[in-house]
Amino acid sequence: MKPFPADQAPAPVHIAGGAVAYGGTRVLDGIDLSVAAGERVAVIGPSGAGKTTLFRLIAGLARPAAGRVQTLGQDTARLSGRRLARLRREVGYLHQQDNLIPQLRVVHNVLMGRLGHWWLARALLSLLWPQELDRARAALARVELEDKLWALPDELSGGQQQRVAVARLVVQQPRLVLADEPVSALDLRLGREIIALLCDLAQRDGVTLLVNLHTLDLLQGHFDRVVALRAGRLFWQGRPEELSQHLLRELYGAEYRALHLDEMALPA
Ligand SMILES: Nc1ncnc2c1ncn2[C@@H]1O[C@H](COP(=O)(O)OP(=O)(O)OP(=O)(O)O)[C@@H](O)[C@H]1O
Repeated sequence: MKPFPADQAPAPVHIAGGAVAYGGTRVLDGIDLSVAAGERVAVIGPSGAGKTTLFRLIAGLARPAAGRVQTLGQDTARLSGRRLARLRREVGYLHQQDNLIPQLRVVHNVLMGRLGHWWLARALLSLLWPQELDRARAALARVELEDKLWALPDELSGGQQQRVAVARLVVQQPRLVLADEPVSALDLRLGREIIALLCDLAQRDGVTLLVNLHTLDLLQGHFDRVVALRAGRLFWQGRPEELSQHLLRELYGAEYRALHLDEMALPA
């Protein structure tokens, strides 16, 4: 891997020849990818292309079968114990749904983002007397849900639940956020809202953001770069406005029509 110049901070994500294998089969291979600090990147591609696996590789949840992966300057293959825990604290992960613990009120779910910053005793105490309540309130205000502090997740809509999960990211203060299909369970309007919220937070707080997106209508206007995966390989990368119908047809193959990608207003 090329060393970084001494006066330059390492890229938050730097993968050289990265591969991941399950049961001897490589589901990601030959991935070369660098993401700059503060960059907002959308990862697209057909089902099974390896998008989630790429996020797991970056988060240190999947070990590279080949190549090297540096996340926030750390070589993930060499991390264990405390250093791995520190990396996990600095990487925020947002899933498609079920981000919240149903038995815990919104305030506790939001404060889960502080767990990596607290000693165990304080974390346990917080379940009885929420610690750093003002921080939780401020984060909920940023997602316009300050009135839901004491609600249970079941009392919220799907979109509101995702906003609470974003508030948890706000209190976590990660340097890198990996959002894996964060809007796939939502309708287009709510999806747009969550993507705008994530990108706005990333921009204001200088956080690097990678979003795995199925809804390509949400690409324009939010992301600096699109990275396209197909069959475990990096197929294409460029700016959102460089996408074309031809490219999407090649990328998605049989899924192209099923996903109504032919209806997107893009150059041929
Ligand atoms: N734990 C696992 N064990 C074995 N194979 C796996 C495992 N996780 C993923 N795979 C396989 O790896 C490939 C990539 O999966 P991945 O979930 O990364 O794709 P994806 O692009 O995120 O797909 P989708 O858009 O459908 O979520 C798929 O062929 C999948 O079946």
